[in-house]
Amino acid sequence: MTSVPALKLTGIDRHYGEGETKLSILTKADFALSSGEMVALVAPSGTGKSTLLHIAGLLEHPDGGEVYLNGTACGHLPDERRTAIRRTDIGFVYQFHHLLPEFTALENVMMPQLIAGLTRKEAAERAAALLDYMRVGHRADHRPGELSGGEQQRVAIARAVANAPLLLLADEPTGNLDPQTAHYVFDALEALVRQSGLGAMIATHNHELAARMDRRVTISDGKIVEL
Ligand SMILES: Nc1ncnc2c1ncn2[C@@H]1O[C@H](COP(=O)(O)OP(=O)(O)OP(=O)(O)O)[C@@H](O)[C@H]1O
Repeated sequence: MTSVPALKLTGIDRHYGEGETKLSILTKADFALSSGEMVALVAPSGTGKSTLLHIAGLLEHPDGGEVYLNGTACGHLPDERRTAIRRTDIGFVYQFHHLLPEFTALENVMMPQLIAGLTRKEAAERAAALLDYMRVGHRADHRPGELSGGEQQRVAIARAVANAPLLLLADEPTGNLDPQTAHYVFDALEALVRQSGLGAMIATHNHELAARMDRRVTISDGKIVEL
């Protein structure tokens, strides 16, 4: 029996502008990501990595093609359904953490769970466990401004997986960190992905980190191709 991919993209088209100014980013692009798999997205600046992650994460509509999450076609679902799927099934990590500055690390990780309907007690317990797992539990009561860059990113990763998503999408998650801290943060990220079995697509310019993932893909002539 073949398992359903966590993420499947078929025939994705995406362009900006029209006529002479038309810029084609993705052209009939296909891609599949299994649960438990980590794929590095390595492509030069401006080739469409963020665009691809936004489409996969249901933040942006493609001009053509379909996005399947765990076998469900998401392209034509109403916006509120897409938002609900994004909240529960997809975790995002960005280059800059986007943590809420007025809340503690623990509260930041609780937030998506409270929005998803968990009680404060349930959310606090899971948030504490995730922060421990990311080796930043001792900083749970501190606000983002009191944490180092590496600690902030580890909190952001804990927040991204707070609702146990099936897909983790990361855009340069270590791009703002020095090489040693980048490896340390990536160690924790990798352990989390392996332990939880979610599928992860991680855009990175860091070739050492890309080499640690299961596969490496790039964007070439609008297609997603294996490296
Ligand atoms: N809303 C938009 N309107 C017009 N062009 C856009 C828009 N968004 C992105 N682009 C263009 O599409 C191309 C791909 O952008 P994208 O941000 O996906 O690239 P990227 O590979 O993530 O780049 P980087 O590594 O620098 O973040 C770029 O040339 C960008 O200028």
